[in-house]
Amino acid sequence: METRSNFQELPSEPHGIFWEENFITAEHEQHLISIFTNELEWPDRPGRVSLHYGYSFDYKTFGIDPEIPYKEFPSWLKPLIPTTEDRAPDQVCLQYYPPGAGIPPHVDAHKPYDQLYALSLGAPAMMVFRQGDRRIEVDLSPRSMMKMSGDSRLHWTHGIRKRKNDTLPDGTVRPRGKRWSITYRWLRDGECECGNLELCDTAQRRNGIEKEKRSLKALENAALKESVV
Ligand SMILES: O=C(O)CCC(=O)C(=O)O
Ligand SMILES: [Fe+2]
Repeated sequence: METRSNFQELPSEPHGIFWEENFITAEHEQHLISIFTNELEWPDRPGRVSLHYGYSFDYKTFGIDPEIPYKEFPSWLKPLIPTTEDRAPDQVCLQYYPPGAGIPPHVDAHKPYDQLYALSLGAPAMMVFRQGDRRIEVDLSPRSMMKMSGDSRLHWTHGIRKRKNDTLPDGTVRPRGKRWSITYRWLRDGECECGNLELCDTAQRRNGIEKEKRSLKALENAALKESVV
């Protein structure tokens, strides 16, 4: 696979956001938008809608849906696959955000996936990264490719507010328009070891198991005492 990398880490927190401006040309973007609007069949419902390629995302388990067969990448998608990882992504999701739509603050599940990339197309939107009371806004400019890794991926949530306008740092009020994003996910090798009990599904599961073990131990001890008495 040919590699090309113009990714630069953003100087601000959260750490681990790598950015490539103009991942594709404006003409290429227009061509894609015309495919998205004229050739693809979208779920018929208001708000944000998604189409999946490769393995499908399971919104119940936040992992790969074992029931849905692997879907080959369509020809328009192939040139948009990041070449900076050692293999192609396992799961790709195309999302359409009608003007004003958003995505609630979340952290993409740690258990199934490792790094995450997102290509923005169409109108810009502000993404908000949160950690505790801290909020950092990152402007998702069209044609930019973002890689979320490290802290930004594991220890901060991200989301896009559901609203008709974004207010830029200089006070400009920018109306939201139609936006598409393509997110790319790679299955994780082994387990996530970040240990973040608030945001990591693996750490939470382990903690649950430990708690269960602890209560089993307590029961065993109680039983032992009873049998001694
Ligand atoms: O639309 C985007 O740029 C990001 C979407 C997102 O956070 C997700 O699909 O997990
Ligand atoms: Fe996400």
